[in-house]
Amino acid sequence: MALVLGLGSLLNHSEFPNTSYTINQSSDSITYTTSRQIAADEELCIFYGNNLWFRSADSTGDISPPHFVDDDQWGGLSTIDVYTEHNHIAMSNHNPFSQGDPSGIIPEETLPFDRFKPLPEEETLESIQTMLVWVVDIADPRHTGTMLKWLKHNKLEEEMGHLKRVRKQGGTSTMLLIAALPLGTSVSLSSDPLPFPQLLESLPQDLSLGTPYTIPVPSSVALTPLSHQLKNCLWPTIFAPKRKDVGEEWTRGKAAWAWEAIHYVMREAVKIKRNGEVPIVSYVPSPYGSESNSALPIAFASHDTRNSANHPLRHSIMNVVRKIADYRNTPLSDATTESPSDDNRQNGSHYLLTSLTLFTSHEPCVMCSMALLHSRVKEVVYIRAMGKTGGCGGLTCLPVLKGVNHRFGILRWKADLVDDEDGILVLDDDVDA
Ligand SMILES: C[S@@+](CC[C@H](N)C(=O)[O-])C[C@H]1O[C@@H](n2cnc3c(N)ncnc32)[C@H](O)[C@@H]1O
Repeated sequence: MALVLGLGSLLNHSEFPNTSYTINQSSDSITYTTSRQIAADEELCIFYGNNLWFRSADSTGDISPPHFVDDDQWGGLSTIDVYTEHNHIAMSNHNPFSQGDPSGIIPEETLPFDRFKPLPEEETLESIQTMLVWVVDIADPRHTGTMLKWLKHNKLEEEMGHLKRVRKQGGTSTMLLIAALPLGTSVSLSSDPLPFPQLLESLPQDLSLGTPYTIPVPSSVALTPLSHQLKNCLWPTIFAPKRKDVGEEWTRGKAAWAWEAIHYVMREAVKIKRNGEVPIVSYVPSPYGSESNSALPIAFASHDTRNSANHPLRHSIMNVVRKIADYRNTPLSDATTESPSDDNRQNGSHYLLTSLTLFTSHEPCVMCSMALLHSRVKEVVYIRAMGKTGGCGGLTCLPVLKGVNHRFGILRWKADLVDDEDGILVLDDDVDA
């Protein structure tokens, strides 16, 4: 740890700092630079970070304040205890979804958002998921019926319903028998040979069948014509295109939760615009309806700080992902600080937003959309589209690009459901959110 002495130690913290700093390792010095015009008598403030050990005088009422240790004998230099209290934004009266049965499913057309529909997955041969199965060649096609009876007798005929039972190729019929590995298990070339299933010892002897062998076959139905064609190269697969517009069903309760989240984002945007920031806000609450909230016990919000931090990459999404990672990274006690078994901290997975919904005022830019892909976020709900800079359908759509290894839902809040008469969220076209 380095402690700044001299004048540097006088700089207080602010959520909206007017001074940034850079550390120069070679000269062991810190350079402070004001990031805007400073009025006479105005106090210079820097941003200390997200894990404060005191209650900040200019706090914007963050909904996830850390828990403060009263007296730790370290003069305020202790680590911060993880705050586990649940936080909820109070439900407001005019929330149109707050009345009625919270578990009722909302019809697609009355949802408060439009879904951006990404292409179905699995459009390349490499992205097709496979499973290993036992098959057997049937030399004489007239024996196929007998083999089907054998399957039925062994109660196997209903397994692997996404595949055709028999493949005819170059005069040979091959029959699918039984899965060779539990679903989701992958085999590598170095794996030991698979044990021959006992059941296959009882195959009819008099049909001059070949010896059963294993092959990889698609592990799910084909959703698109292209994927059908590709999957059929491995094994004849059932074609079952998903109905268009199919997305996760939303309940009234979840819509009410999202409505509050969006309006929280709106209110924060108003506040930070007043403070001279670009009014872009992102907010990640605990997942709706989850009892344990183990994915995220409390809510986090951040705003854009490119002006105050004088740093072009301090976008609200980068800030909120970082805030969540910092929170999870806060050691619970000295014992965990050095625990080598804390794999998450070691491998840096604290930034993961798996199963979480991110609400944001503006369509995320390409950089932030990529960060969200990395973070494995479940879905993103935004208010204003950014046609020229957005990475979720505006300029491009990162989650549908070929080769990306995660998809997330993209939901655009309906414009008539947010009150932005003052144009708080209006940004220049070329601003990247
Ligand atoms: C490096 S010192 C800053 C100078 C200090 N205020 C002084 O007068 O010596 C850090 C301490 O200042 C206080 N502090 C800094 N920023 C603050 C803020 N925004 N709100 C309340 N206290 C703050 C906290 O007590 C913190 O431990």
